[in-house]
Amino acid sequence: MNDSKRSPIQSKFDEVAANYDGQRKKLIPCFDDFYQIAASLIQAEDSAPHILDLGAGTGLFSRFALERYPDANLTLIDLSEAMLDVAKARFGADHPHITYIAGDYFHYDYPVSYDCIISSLSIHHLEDEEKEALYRRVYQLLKPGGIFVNADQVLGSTPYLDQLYRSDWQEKIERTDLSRDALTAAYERTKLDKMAPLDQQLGWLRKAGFSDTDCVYKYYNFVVMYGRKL
Ligand SMILES: C[S@@+](CC[C@H](N)C(=O)[O-])C[C@H]1O[C@@H](n2cnc3c(N)ncnc32)[C@H](O)[C@@H]1O
Repeated sequence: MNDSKRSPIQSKFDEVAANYDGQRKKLIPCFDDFYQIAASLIQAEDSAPHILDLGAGTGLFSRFALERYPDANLTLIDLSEAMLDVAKARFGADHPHITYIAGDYFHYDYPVSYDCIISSLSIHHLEDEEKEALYRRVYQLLKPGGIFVNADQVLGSTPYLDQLYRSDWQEKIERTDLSRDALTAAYERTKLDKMAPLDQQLGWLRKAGFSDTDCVYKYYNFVVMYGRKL
């Protein structure tokens, strides 16, 4: 796509797509627990549930979902075609049960409803009003009994805590063998972050109608939020 038509988020993730997977364990100090606990919350009665991954990128979270439900009908939506190309290489572009959508999940007109809607490290790119509206939309898109798992980064609830979280992350990633260029690009990407506090987001989930909302996992500002539609 013509550069002038790409949003800053799309451009940044198009740029990093080829190296994205190799860097994730180094950029997310709690990588294994974060994704594994988030994935353990994906539960459906149907052995072939319909699962929607919002901001799926290269399919990291989707991979965990497929491990739990190998027959799942999975839909991956992302702004960045380059990120989705990595997902296509991972799962197969012609996989009979996987649909790839290059588009904006906030505005997309979804034709079906889902048993599980999942998202990892993406919703913090939305403005706060959009996050709240998206939670309402997710609730509407879920079937009764459906679940929402949002593994994401949040803003510290005070400036002191937020700074503590940021400096911990920076210290840890500076100790990895990531190149200076990769670190600089990661710091640049954080300029696109619009994180909101955890309590506020749990409140938005409850207001949207979700039951049993909780933060099931937390490591500094990496959290796994959960809610159920009764
Ligand atoms: C940090 S990556 C996370 C990718 C993947 N979920 C993971 O856990 O590795 C954030 C992804 O969200 C996508 N994204 C951000 N806002 C989006 C939107 N409004 N619609 C679709 N994708 C979006 C970006 O293009 C990017 O691929």
